Amino acid sequence: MMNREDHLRRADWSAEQVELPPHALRWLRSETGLNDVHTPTRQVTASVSELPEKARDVLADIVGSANVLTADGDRLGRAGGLSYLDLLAHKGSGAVAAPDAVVLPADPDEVTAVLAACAEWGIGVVPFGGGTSVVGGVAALRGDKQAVIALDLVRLDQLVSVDRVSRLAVLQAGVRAPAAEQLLAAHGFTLGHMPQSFERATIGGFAATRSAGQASSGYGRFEDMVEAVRVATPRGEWRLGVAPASAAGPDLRQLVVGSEGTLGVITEVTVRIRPLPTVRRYEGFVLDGWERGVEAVRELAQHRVLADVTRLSDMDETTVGLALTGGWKVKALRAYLKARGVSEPCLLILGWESDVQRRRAATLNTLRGAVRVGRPLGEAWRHGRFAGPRQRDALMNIGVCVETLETATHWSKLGLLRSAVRAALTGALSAPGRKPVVMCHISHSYETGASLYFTVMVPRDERDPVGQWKRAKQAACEAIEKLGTITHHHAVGVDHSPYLATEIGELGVEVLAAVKQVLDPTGVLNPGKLTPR
Ligand SMILES: Cc1cc2nc3c(=O)[nH]c(=O)nc-3n(C[C@H](O)[C@H](O)[C@H](O)COP(=O)(O)OP(=O)(O)OC[C@H]3O[C@@H](n4cnc5c(N)ncnc54)[C@H](O)[C@@H]3O)c2cc1C
Repeated sequence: MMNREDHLRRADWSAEQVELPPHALRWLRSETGLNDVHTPTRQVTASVSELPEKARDVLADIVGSANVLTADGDRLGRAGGLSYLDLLAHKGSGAVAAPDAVVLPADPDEVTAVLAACAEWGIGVVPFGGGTSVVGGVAALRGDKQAVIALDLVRLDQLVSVDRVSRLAVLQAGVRAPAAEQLLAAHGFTLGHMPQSFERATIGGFAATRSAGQASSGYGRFEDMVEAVRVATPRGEWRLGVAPASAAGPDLRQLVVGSEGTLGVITEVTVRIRPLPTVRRYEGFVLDGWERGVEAVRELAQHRVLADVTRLSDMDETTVGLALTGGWKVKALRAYLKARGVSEPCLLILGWESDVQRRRAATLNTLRGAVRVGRPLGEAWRHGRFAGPRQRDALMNIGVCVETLETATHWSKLGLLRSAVRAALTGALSAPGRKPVVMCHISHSYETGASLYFTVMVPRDERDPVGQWKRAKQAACEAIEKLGTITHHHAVGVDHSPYLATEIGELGVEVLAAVKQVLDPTGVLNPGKLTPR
């Protein structure tokens, strides 16, 4: 479990240092050309706070002076998110933009009052949940404002109410996912939202970014869990959502969900909750080749028998996973798969959390061509499912450029999209002595298509670590732009904003700008995010 101090970690995910086992290091060296060069870390400093003294006093009157922080450590602790480039910047490579102050409101009314004050003073406001954005969503950009504050919602940490009959719970925006699960478990419920950022991300952040958890096939994406929202805007409070379904015009809740702090600050979310699972079952299967794997998952999706967790790794991701695990069990598994005639193993993890017996039978009746490799693999995945960010810390510490990106498209274009992104990333990152490893998996499937999630590892270019990843990311975005969505769940932030107009059209960008003009007429909310202007 992460603690309060971890909330401020910006150069890594966790204080807990994980080291790669020797066999994993050997594998990385031989496959990628990694040698023992490390990017030196240097002390990062915050620029001088530009928050006018009088504005500081006004904010202190609202939240109390102890809750307006201007010390360098507090500001650096909310300077940007947790993408590879953010982590690099906090290690000393790249620029860190710190907010001019951190403001910690205690409740929704204080949030509304802070926004009104910031609108009056022309001060930018970056809503800050867990700060796990990987797309620049919490970058402290000033835009045309003289100063910008990080509005950290950490004190909005209450479970407000539970309606057992309707299976609804009202959670404040700053509740972190593990706390939400604990609070709900005390009432016998779960939210079931388990993104890989689970340990640090918040309810408000999930809603603001249309997050997708690893069990999205069973519990839905976060927007499917949102029944109602309470939103603070510079124009006052806005509440949306009075019934499970409504024909009262377009669903304005969905305008707020995914608005990334540009239209208002979500202070409370009424979420749909489910009974806590009493039985869980996770299992591993192997398909021979990516195309067969995709076909199998598509059939599960179209027959509506997906497991709650349905995650298909391509051969590269499967190979890397086995290589990094090592040991005799992996050797035995490889031998077993060879004996079963599998030449291109693609690991499929299936996990059921409700009505397990019946639903598992339905899934397995439809699953074709899969070799069963047992519960230990499935359970190992479940127990290690939040380990990724710690492994990223370990990899970065030994000089690896390691980052992820994601997209989604229709089944008929999925193969093309995967090939295009792989080619773009491989082309941009290959260099003498540096061979990239590009892995991919499907973890969110729908009747009409699926998401693709890419992980890249390559020895860091010590002379230009920032440019190395920026060029690769741009190449991948350009490949994606023609074939799928620019983001399936990481959101737009700053990084994807140049590609938004291609996806929603110039008219779509204008619609968003018009809505913003109504809700945030002075443009103080999250400057520079979501829309390209
Ligand atoms: C290692 C790692 C793994 C990840 N895995 C996943 C994953 O599996 N699935 C997934 O969906 N995402 C994932 N992400 C991305 C990220 O965790 C999500 O975007 C998450 O929803 C952000 O929540 P947060 O509380 O950290 O929000 P923040 O990072 O604090 O904010 C994200 C955006 O929402 C805005 N915002 C935050 N709170 C509010 C609020 N109350 N009201 C209005 N706006 C607000 C911010 O201004 C910002 O634009 C991952 C990130 C990391 C670093």
